[in-house]
Amino acid sequence: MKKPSIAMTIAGSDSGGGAGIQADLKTFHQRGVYGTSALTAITAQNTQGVHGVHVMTPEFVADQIRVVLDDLPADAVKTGMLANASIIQAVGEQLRKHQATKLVIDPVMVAKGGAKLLQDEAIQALLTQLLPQAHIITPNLPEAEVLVGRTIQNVADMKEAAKYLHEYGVAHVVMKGGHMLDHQLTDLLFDGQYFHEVEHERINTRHTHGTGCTFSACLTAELAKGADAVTAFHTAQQFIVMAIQTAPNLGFGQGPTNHWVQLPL
Ligand SMILES: Nc1ncnc2c1ncn2[C@@H]1O[C@H](COP(=O)(O)OP(=O)(O)O)[C@@H](O)[C@H]1O
Ligand SMILES: Cc1ncc(COP(=O)(O)O)c(N)n1
Repeated sequence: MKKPSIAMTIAGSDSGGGAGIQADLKTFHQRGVYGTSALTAITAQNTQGVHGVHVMTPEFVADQIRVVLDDLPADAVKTGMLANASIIQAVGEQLRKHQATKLVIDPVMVAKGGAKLLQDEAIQALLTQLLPQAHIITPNLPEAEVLVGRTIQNVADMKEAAKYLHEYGVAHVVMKGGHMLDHQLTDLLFDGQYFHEVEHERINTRHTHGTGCTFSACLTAELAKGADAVTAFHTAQQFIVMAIQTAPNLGFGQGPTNHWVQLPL
Protein backbone atom coordinates (compact mmCIF):
# COMPACT_ATOMS: atom_id res chain seq x y z
CA MET A 1 0.00 0.00 0.00
CA LYS A 2 1.18 3.50 -0.84
CA LYS A 3 1.83 5.54 2.31
CA PRO A 4 -1.22 7.77 2.97
CA SER A 5 -1.04 11.44 3.90
CA ILE A 6 -1.76 12.14 7.59
CA ALA A 7 -4.27 14.61 9.00
CA MET A 8 -4.60 15.32 12.72
CA THR A 9 -7.64 16.66 14.58
CA ILE A 10 -7.42 18.40 17.95
CA ALA A 11 -11.04 18.60 19.12
CA GLY A 12 -13.77 17.35 21.40
CA SER A 13 -15.54 13.99 21.28
CA ASP A 14 -19.20 13.96 20.21
CA SER A 15 -20.49 10.67 21.61
CA GLY A 16 -23.35 10.80 19.07
CA GLY A 17 -20.81 10.58 16.25
CA GLY A 18 -22.05 13.44 14.05
CA ALA A 19 -19.68 16.27 15.01
CA GLY A 20 -16.31 16.72 16.76
CA ILE A 21 -13.51 14.16 16.58
CA GLN A 22 -15.84 11.48 15.21
CA ALA A 23 -16.97 13.58 12.23
CA ASP A 24 -13.36 14.59 11.58
CA LEU A 25 -11.98 11.03 11.57
CA LYS A 26 -14.82 9.68 9.41
CA THR A 27 -14.31 12.51 6.92
CA PHE A 28 -10.51 12.06 6.88
CA HIS A 29 -11.00 8.37 6.16
CA GLN A 30 -13.53 9.03 3.41
CA ARG A 31 -11.13 11.49 1.75
CA GLY A 32 -8.33 8.91 1.76
CA VAL A 33 -6.05 10.27 4.48
CA TYR A 34 -4.89 8.62 7.71
CA GLY A 35 -6.48 10.37 10.71
CA THR A 36 -4.93 10.94 14.12
CA SER A 37 -6.43 12.82 17.07
CA ALA A 38 -5.90 14.62 20.37
CA LEU A 39 -9.00 15.01 22.55
CA THR A 40 -9.62 18.30 24.33
CA ALA A 41 -12.93 17.28 25.93
CA ILE A 42 -15.48 14.50 26.05
CA THR A 43 -19.15 15.39 25.64
CA ALA A 44 -22.18 13.29 26.51
CA GLN A 45 -24.02 14.30 23.36
CA ASN A 46 -26.65 13.06 20.92
CA THR A 47 -28.62 14.64 18.09
CA GLN A 48 -30.84 16.36 20.68
CA GLY A 49 -28.08 18.22 22.51
CA VAL A 50 -25.06 18.27 24.79
CA HIS A 51 -25.89 16.69 28.16
CA GLY A 52 -22.49 16.98 29.82
CA VAL A 53 -18.89 18.03 29.17
CA HIS A 54 -15.68 16.71 30.71
CA VAL A 55 -12.67 18.88 29.78
CA MET A 56 -9.10 17.46 29.61
CA THR A 57 -6.21 19.18 31.36
CA PRO A 58 -3.99 21.31 29.10
CA GLU A 59 -1.03 19.08 30.06
CA PHE A 60 -2.79 15.97 28.84
CA VAL A 61 -3.84 17.67 25.59
CA ALA A 62 -0.19 18.66 25.07
CA ASP A 63 0.95 15.06 25.81
CA GLN A 64 -1.39 13.65 23.16
CA ILE A 65 -0.22 16.14 20.51
CA ARG A 66 3.45 15.60 21.36
CA VAL A 67 3.44 11.80 21.24
CA VAL A 68 1.35 11.69 18.07
CA LEU A 69 3.38 14.28 16.14
CA ASP A 70 6.73 12.82 17.30
CA ASP A 71 5.80 9.50 15.72
CA LEU A 72 3.21 10.35 13.04
CA PRO A 73 4.03 13.81 11.61
CA ALA A 74 0.86 15.36 10.22
CA ASP A 75 0.65 16.82 6.71
CA ALA A 76 -2.18 19.04 7.99
CA VAL A 77 -3.77 19.70 11.39
CA LYS A 78 -7.21 21.02 12.32
CA THR A 79 -8.61 22.27 15.61
CA GLY A 80 -12.26 22.10 16.67
CA MET A 81 -13.63 22.47 20.21
CA LEU A 82 -10.78 23.85 22.37
CA ALA A 83 -12.83 24.56 25.52
CA ASN A 84 -10.64 27.16 27.27
CA ALA A 85 -7.64 29.52 27.07
CA SER A 86 -5.17 27.16 28.81
CA ILE A 87 -5.87 24.43 26.24
CA ILE A 88 -5.48 26.97 23.41
CA GLN A 89 -2.11 27.98 24.84
CA ALA A 90 -0.98 24.35 25.14
CA VAL A 91 -2.11 23.59 21.56
CA GLY A 92 -0.34 26.69 20.20
CA GLU A 93 2.90 25.77 21.95
CA GLN A 94 2.91 22.17 20.71
CA LEU A 95 2.06 23.14 17.14
CA ARG A 96 4.83 25.75 17.09
CA LYS A 97 7.33 23.21 18.51
CA HIS A 98 6.39 20.71 15.81
CA GLN A 99 6.34 23.42 13.13
CA ALA A 100 2.87 22.35 12.00
CA THR A 101 2.39 24.44 8.87
CA LYS A 102 -1.01 23.62 7.36
CA LEU A 103 -3.17 24.47 10.32
CA VAL A 104 -6.95 24.83 9.96
CA ILE A 105 -8.76 26.53 12.85
CA ASP A 106 -12.48 25.84 13.14
CA PRO A 107 -13.31 28.29 15.96
CA VAL A 108 -16.05 26.15 17.53
CA MET A 109 -17.89 28.16 20.21
CA VAL A 110 -21.45 26.90 20.58
CA ALA A 111 -23.11 23.59 19.60
CA LYS A 112 -26.19 23.77 17.32
CA GLY A 113 -28.30 22.91 20.38
CA GLY A 114 -26.95 25.99 22.22
CA ALA A 115 -24.34 24.44 24.58
CA LYS A 116 -21.19 26.50 25.09
CA LEU A 117 -18.03 24.74 23.86
CA LEU A 118 -15.54 27.61 24.38
CA GLN A 119 -15.24 29.97 27.36
CA ASP A 120 -15.67 33.68 26.51
CA GLU A 121 -12.25 34.52 28.00
CA ALA A 122 -10.63 32.20 25.45
CA ILE A 123 -11.57 34.27 22.37
CA GLN A 124 -8.57 36.57 22.74
CA ALA A 125 -6.21 33.59 23.12
CA LEU A 126 -7.59 32.08 19.93
CA LEU A 127 -7.02 35.32 18.01
CA THR A 128 -3.52 36.04 19.29
CA GLN A 129 -2.06 32.56 19.84
CA LEU A 130 -3.47 30.45 17.02
CA LEU A 131 -4.36 32.80 14.17
CA PRO A 132 -0.82 34.03 13.41
CA GLN A 133 0.31 30.46 12.66
CA ALA A 134 -2.87 29.29 10.92
CA HIS A 135 -3.29 28.52 7.22
CA ILE A 136 -7.10 28.80 7.25
CA ILE A 137 -9.74 29.86 9.80
CA THR A 138 -13.33 28.72 9.15
CA PRO A 139 -15.85 30.65 11.31
CA ASN A 140 -19.60 30.39 10.81
CA LEU A 141 -21.42 33.73 10.99
CA PRO A 142 -22.17 33.80 14.76
CA GLU A 143 -18.51 32.87 15.46
CA ALA A 144 -17.26 35.54 13.04
CA GLU A 145 -19.47 38.12 14.78
CA VAL A 146 -17.85 37.28 18.14
CA LEU A 147 -14.33 37.29 16.67
CA VAL A 148 -14.69 40.69 14.96
CA GLY A 149 -17.08 42.25 17.51
CA ARG A 150 -19.77 43.39 15.05
CA THR A 151 -22.89 42.04 13.39
CA ILE A 152 -22.70 40.37 9.98
CA GLN A 153 -25.85 40.59 7.89
CA ASN A 154 -24.81 40.22 4.27
CA VAL A 155 -21.95 39.25 1.95
CA ALA A 156 -20.39 42.74 2.17
CA ASP A 157 -20.21 42.36 5.99
CA MET A 158 -18.70 38.87 5.55
CA LYS A 159 -15.97 40.35 3.33
CA GLU A 160 -15.18 43.09 5.86
CA ALA A 161 -14.98 40.50 8.65
CA ALA A 162 -12.69 38.30 6.52
CA LYS A 163 -10.33 41.25 5.95
CA TYR A 164 -10.32 42.03 9.68
CA LEU A 165 -9.44 38.44 10.65
CA HIS A 166 -6.75 38.26 7.96
CA GLU A 167 -4.93 41.09 9.79
CA TYR A 168 -4.19 38.65 12.65
CA GLY A 169 -1.79 36.80 10.37
CA VAL A 170 -3.91 33.85 9.19
CA ALA A 171 -3.19 33.12 5.51
CA HIS A 172 -6.80 32.47 4.41
CA VAL A 173 -10.20 33.24 5.92
CA VAL A 174 -13.20 31.08 5.02
CA MET A 175 -16.57 32.51 6.05
CA LYS A 176 -19.32 29.87 6.12
CA GLY A 177 -22.79 31.09 5.27
CA GLY A 178 -24.90 28.26 6.75
CA HIS A 179 -26.48 30.68 9.24
CA MET A 180 -27.55 33.25 6.62
CA LEU A 181 -31.28 33.85 6.70
CA ASP A 182 -31.66 33.87 2.90
CA HIS A 183 -32.75 31.08 0.62
CA GLN A 184 -29.40 31.49 -1.16
CA LEU A 185 -26.24 30.82 0.94
CA THR A 186 -22.76 32.18 0.26
CA ASP A 187 -19.48 30.68 1.48
CA LEU A 188 -16.34 32.65 0.73
CA LEU A 189 -12.56 32.40 0.98
CA PHE A 190 -10.30 35.46 1.30
CA ASP A 191 -6.63 34.90 0.50
CA GLY A 192 -5.44 38.39 1.44
CA GLN A 193 -5.98 39.66 -2.08
CA TYR A 194 -8.98 37.99 -3.73
CA PHE A 195 -12.38 36.75 -2.59
CA HIS A 196 -13.49 33.35 -3.90
CA GLU A 197 -17.26 33.00 -3.49
CA VAL A 198 -19.59 30.01 -3.81
CA GLU A 199 -23.35 30.56 -3.87
CA HIS A 200 -25.68 27.63 -3.31
CA GLU A 201 -29.28 26.97 -2.29
CA ARG A 202 -30.24 26.32 1.31
CA ILE A 203 -31.32 22.70 1.75
CA ASN A 204 -34.44 22.54 3.88
CA THR A 205 -33.47 19.95 6.53
CA ARG A 206 -32.93 19.51 10.27
CA HIS A 207 -29.94 17.23 9.64
CA THR A 208 -27.11 19.74 9.96
CA HIS A 209 -25.38 18.43 13.08
CA GLY A 210 -21.62 18.69 12.57
CA THR A 211 -21.72 20.52 9.22
CA GLY A 212 -18.89 22.85 10.29
CA CYS A 213 -16.72 19.99 11.61
CA THR A 214 -17.26 17.90 8.47
CA PHE A 215 -16.54 20.86 6.18
CA SER A 216 -13.29 21.81 7.95
CA ALA A 217 -12.20 18.14 8.20
CA CYS A 218 -12.59 17.74 4.42
CA LEU A 219 -10.67 21.00 3.90
CA THR A 220 -7.86 19.67 6.14
CA ALA A 221 -7.76 16.30 4.37
CA GLU A 222 -7.38 18.01 0.98
CA LEU A 223 -4.55 20.22 2.30
CA ALA A 224 -2.86 17.10 3.75
CA LYS A 225 -2.92 15.54 0.26
CA GLY A 226 -1.28 18.67 -1.18
CA ALA A 227 -4.20 20.69 -2.54
CA ASP A 228 -3.97 24.48 -2.45
CA ALA A 229 -6.39 26.38 -0.18
CA VAL A 230 -8.80 27.41 -2.96
CA THR A 231 -9.07 23.89 -4.42
CA ALA A 232 -9.51 22.43 -0.90
CA PHE A 233 -12.25 25.01 -0.19
CA HIS A 234 -14.21 24.02 -3.33
CA THR A 235 -13.90 20.29 -2.56
CA ALA A 236 -15.01 20.79 1.06
CA GLN A 237 -17.94 22.90 -0.09
CA GLN A 238 -19.08 20.21 -2.56
CA PHE A 239 -18.57 17.49 0.07
CA ILE A 240 -20.70 19.19 2.74
CA VAL A 241 -23.56 20.04 0.38
CA MET A 242 -23.71 16.40 -0.78
CA ALA A 243 -23.40 15.21 2.85
CA ILE A 244 -26.39 17.37 3.89
CA GLN A 245 -28.43 16.37 0.81
CA THR A 246 -28.00 12.65 1.52
CA ALA A 247 -28.09 12.75 5.36
CA PRO A 248 -28.90 9.31 6.83
CA ASN A 249 -31.92 10.52 8.84
CA LEU A 250 -30.66 9.37 12.25
CA GLY A 251 -31.71 10.45 15.74
CA PHE A 252 -34.70 12.39 17.08
CA GLY A 253 -33.02 15.82 16.92
CA GLN A 254 -30.63 17.49 14.48
CA GLY A 255 -29.16 14.43 12.80
CA PRO A 256 -25.68 13.92 11.36
CA THR A 257 -24.73 14.42 7.73
CA ASN A 258 -23.62 11.64 5.38
CA HIS A 259 -19.89 11.08 5.88
CA TRP A 260 -19.87 8.45 3.09
CA VAL A 261 -20.08 11.05 0.31
CA GLN A 262 -18.36 9.75 -2.82
CA LEU A 263 -16.26 12.38 -4.56
CA PRO A 264 -13.14 11.67 -6.62
CA LEU A 265 -10.08 11.60 -4.31
N1 LIG B 1 -29.20 24.04 5.17
C1 LIG B 1 -28.06 24.08 4.46
N2 LIG B 1 -28.11 23.93 3.11
C2 LIG B 1 -26.99 23.97 2.36
N3 LIG B 1 -25.76 24.16 2.87
C3 LIG B 1 -25.64 24.33 4.20
C4 LIG B 1 -26.78 24.30 5.07
N4 LIG B 1 -26.37 24.48 6.36
C5 LIG B 1 -25.02 24.61 6.29
N5 LIG B 1 -24.58 24.53 5.01
C6 LIG B 1 -23.20 24.58 4.54
O1 LIG B 1 -22.43 23.80 5.45
C7 LIG B 1 -21.15 24.39 5.66
C8 LIG B 1 -20.98 24.65 7.16
O2 LIG B 1 -21.63 25.85 7.46
P1 LIG B 1 -22.30 26.28 8.81
O3 LIG B 1 -23.53 25.45 9.03
O4 LIG B 1 -22.47 27.76 8.73
O5 LIG B 1 -21.21 25.87 9.88
P2 LIG B 1 -21.35 25.45 11.41
O6 LIG B 1 -21.72 23.99 11.46
O7 LIG B 1 -20.00 25.73 11.94
O8 LIG B 1 -22.42 26.32 12.01
C9 LIG B 1 -21.12 25.63 4.77
O9 LIG B 1 -20.54 25.29 3.54
C10 LIG B 1 -22.59 25.97 4.62
O10 LIG B 1 -22.86 26.73 3.45
C1 LIG C 1 -17.51 17.95 20.42
C2 LIG C 1 -18.21 18.88 19.49
N1 LIG C 1 -17.50 19.64 18.67
C3 LIG C 1 -18.12 20.49 17.81
C4 LIG C 1 -19.48 20.59 17.77
C5 LIG C 1 -20.14 21.58 16.84
O1 LIG C 1 -20.99 21.00 15.90
P1 LIG C 1 -22.41 21.67 15.62
O2 LIG C 1 -22.18 23.14 15.46
O3 LIG C 1 -22.90 21.08 14.36
O4 LIG C 1 -23.25 21.30 16.82
C6 LIG C 1 -20.22 19.77 18.66
N2 LIG C 1 -21.57 19.80 18.70
N3 LIG C 1 -19.56 18.93 19.51
